[in-house]
Amino acid sequence: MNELKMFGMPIQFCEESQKLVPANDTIHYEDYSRKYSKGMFGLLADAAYKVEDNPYYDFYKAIVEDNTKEIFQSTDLRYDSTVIIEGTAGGEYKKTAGHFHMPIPGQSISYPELYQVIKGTALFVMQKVDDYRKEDGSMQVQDVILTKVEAGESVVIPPDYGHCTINIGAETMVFINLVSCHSTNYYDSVKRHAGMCCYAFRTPDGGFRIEKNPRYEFVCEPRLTAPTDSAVCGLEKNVPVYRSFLKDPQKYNYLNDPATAADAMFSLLKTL
Ligand SMILES: O=P(O)(O)OC[C@H]1O[C@](O)(CO)[C@@H](O)[C@@H]1O
Repeated sequence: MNELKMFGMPIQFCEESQKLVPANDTIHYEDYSRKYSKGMFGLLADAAYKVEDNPYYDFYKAIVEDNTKEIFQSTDLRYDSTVIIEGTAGGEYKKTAGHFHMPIPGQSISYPELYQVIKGTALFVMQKVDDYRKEDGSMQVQDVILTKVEAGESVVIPPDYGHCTINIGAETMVFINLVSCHSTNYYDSVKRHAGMCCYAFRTPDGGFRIEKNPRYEFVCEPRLTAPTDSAVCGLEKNVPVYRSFLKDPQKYNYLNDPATAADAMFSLLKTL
């Protein structure tokens, strides 16, 4: 068992089962599910990939300790974790399905989302398109950001950016997210385009190579950004987001009311 220090609560990772194991019975989650390659058909670069039972990722929804439940309820935020199993399918690194967030009721923008990598190495793909609910024709990519994130580092997905997370390391990767309980996901357009606008393939030396998804129309090139600390967004390298949140829950109000931190969120996304 490996202690996951960045989790912020006593949770271990079991290499054998590839599962999260709470160290005591005060820790609970609302739901658990595992996705296999079959559930990723139609989202992979290799449309001919037919293995159905390659494990992709586990999702643990709304993880709380008994004594933090009320804080989460009073802030309308949720703390989840995703575990992406190491490996590839058709040479493409394993990833989450990818989605956009629906607009906040009464506003024209959607909820942002904060992620922190707990173990391993992730590549976050964030894409802004002309119309993410387009039902015909290609979505036009107006901005696409690729951010490599190591354990202890964090990123914020800004409002209106579709996103997915890719495990580009040689080990199973664990990350957490903090997100508004009111945020709902929209998948249809990503499915219609066979995934997000960029795929990441493993190279012979264990690195990664990006390929643009030809189903999208690009008016920009993918750009790279690096994770950055932010006092406004509550990001501090090697400090568990969970601990920072418990210390000052109000700081994360921007996840429900993004206009209050728009400048800070976008200043994190400076091209390298
Ligand atoms: O719904 P998808 O695209 O499979 O992705 C799952 C991801 O979405 C979240 O559930 C929350 O937005 C993440 O925790 C998780 O990584």
